[in-house]
Amino acid sequence: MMLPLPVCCLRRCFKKHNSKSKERGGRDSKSSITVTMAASSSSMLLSAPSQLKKSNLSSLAWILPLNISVPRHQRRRAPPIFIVFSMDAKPTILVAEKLGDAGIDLLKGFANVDCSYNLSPEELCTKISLCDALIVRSGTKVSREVFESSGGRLKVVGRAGVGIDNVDLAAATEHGCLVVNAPTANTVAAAEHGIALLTSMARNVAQADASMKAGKWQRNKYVGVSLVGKTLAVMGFGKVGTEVARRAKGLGMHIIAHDPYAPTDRAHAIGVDLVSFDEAISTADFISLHMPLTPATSKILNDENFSKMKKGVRIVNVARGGVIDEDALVRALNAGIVAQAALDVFTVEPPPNDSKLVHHENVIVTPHLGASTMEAQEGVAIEIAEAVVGALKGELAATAVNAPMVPAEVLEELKPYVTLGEKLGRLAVQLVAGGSGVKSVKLTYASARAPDDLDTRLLRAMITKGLIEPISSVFVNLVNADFTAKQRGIRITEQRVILNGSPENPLELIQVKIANVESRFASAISESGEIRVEGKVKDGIAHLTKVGGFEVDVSLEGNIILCRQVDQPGMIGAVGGILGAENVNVSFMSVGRIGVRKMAVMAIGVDERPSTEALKRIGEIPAVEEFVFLAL
Ligand SMILES: NC(=O)c1ccc[n+]([C@@H]2O[C@H](COP(=O)([O-])OP(=O)(O)OC[C@H]3O[C@@H](n4cnc5c(N)ncnc54)[C@H](O)[C@@H]3O)[C@@H](O)[C@H]2O)c1
Ligand SMILES: O=C(O)[C@H](O)COP(=O)(O)O
Repeated sequence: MMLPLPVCCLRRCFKKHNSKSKERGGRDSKSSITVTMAASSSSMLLSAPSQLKKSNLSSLAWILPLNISVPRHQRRRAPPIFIVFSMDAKPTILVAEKLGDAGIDLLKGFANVDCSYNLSPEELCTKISLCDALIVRSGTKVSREVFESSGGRLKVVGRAGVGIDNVDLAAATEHGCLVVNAPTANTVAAAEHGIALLTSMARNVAQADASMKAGKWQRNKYVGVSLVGKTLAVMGFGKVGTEVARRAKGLGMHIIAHDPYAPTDRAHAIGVDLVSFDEAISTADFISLHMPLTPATSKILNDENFSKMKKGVRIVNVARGGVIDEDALVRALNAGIVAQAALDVFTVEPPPNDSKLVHHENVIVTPHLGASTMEAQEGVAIEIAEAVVGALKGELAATAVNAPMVPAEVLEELKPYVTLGEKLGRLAVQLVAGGSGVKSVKLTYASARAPDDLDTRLLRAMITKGLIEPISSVFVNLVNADFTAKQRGIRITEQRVILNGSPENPLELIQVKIANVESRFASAISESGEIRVEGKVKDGIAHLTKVGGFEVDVSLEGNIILCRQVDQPGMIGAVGGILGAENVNVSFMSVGRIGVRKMAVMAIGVDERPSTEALKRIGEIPAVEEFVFLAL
């Protein structure tokens, strides 16, 4: 039997659970709630939480919002709604725009998939608090409000396509949300559409078709222009631009390109000259736009630039509507500067019904169809589903837009060093005495490899995560590490030390120094006055190899006790005895000393956290001058 219960009761229950989960240190549960609607009304009632298995309740982490989207026709009906919950630990992925079946199947193998299309911005903001990932195409604005409304749960936004101008990347980064796209699967489709628009514009295919369908036979009216021998300026020589250039060459056109960031040799390899912006637009018979929409490219074709073009130029746009000042284009068309335009994209999509551009007789239009082939959509769906699932599993995404992209083989090699970096950061910051603010951190990477061979962004991000997480409640990941450090006023500088020797390993050692702070373990302060820890990777395991001026060697697993004592017999036994009596397992012990029977630092790896009493007794051993317990 299902007992109806007002939403507020369940809310209370969820709230209670949530606070408990926080007490336990749970910051970010992947738990999810699947909601099945049996009927609906504006006064929603839910099945009694008492009926939910206790074991399942422990996975509840999110409060169900009251304003679940309910179809309008159902809202008007009187009967109360009953919602049946099923709970599991799967993440939830919201697919907000149509995605190919192969992608959906892939997602379903890993997560609960909610395909809800045409959501209003408010509905999206409501739903998002129940989702771990969101997949969109170009039709959904993923605004700052979406990230704010997610309450920190949204971990990945997948853009099933190339352009990410509909995603607020700054907000995503600030919220530690990874944005991935599918940058390759629709390249050919977009290039083919560009060529389709180019050829049909030149031969008036769309206008002639409409005229015939209107019962006319106007052979003289639709005389076109030839493409062979004409100059095509490809603006933006990236993936799509390159493919358009290749195809247009096959049509006998002369291709020039403008792209401030494209390598000249790549252009030369396919017989294309890279030229300046002004040269491109002033010498071209046809201009095809293939750059992203950015502040620098916004309205880049404007009155001033139209006035520099050859009279009778023809323009194709399959990039983004916003790169053209549309009012200026209408003026240029009316003035005869631009003879024709073929547009797949618009500043506002869909454009207003009375758009002068859409209705202009010299303009042909398609409703953002560049990526819309069966093949491209299947490819995009798989590409984005794999990227999103991978990201949810914690893998680094090769198509990350707001985080360092690291090729899989490099990542494999860097993995133990990434762990080393994070642990060193975690250790170093715990050595800082309370009250000293961390402001300046210096990272040193010593390697026998050439500087270009080592991408340190990943290492820096993970060291930053290690530095910040123990001293704050902020969730730090690869995405928001730099942002979070900056926000907290921590200046992180990096330096490379080139070592002689074999470049077989990417790194020999990593050093983390925190300047201008006091330490709760004075021996961690180096000769130059900073807290200093150093580590190496040995047989794939991260090791701490130096603390302050003392050489140690302890694997960075579990927890570590650092003791400074006068070097003398029996110290290992004394400390080991106290820990043994508490059933605390010692994984490693290492003593670094400045000289026989002089000062020594002992590093002890322990699997469990010793009791306060045991730590106190270690501190009371007469030869121990200071000690510190560090949780990794
Ligand atoms: N109509 C569609 O359905 C459709 C389909 C796919 C791609 N696109 C759009 O096409 C564009 C290109 O996609 P892509 O996959 O080739 O991207 P890409 O990143 O491979 O290429 C973009 C190129 O533009 C260049 N660029 C950047 N700023 C520039 C500037 N100021 N002037 C000239 N060039 C500049 C970049 O250096 C890069 O080489 C994007 O805007 C994308 O959103 C549209
Ligand atoms: O940037 C893109 O990938 C294209 O504009 C395709 O957008 P769409 O996925 O909305 O078709």
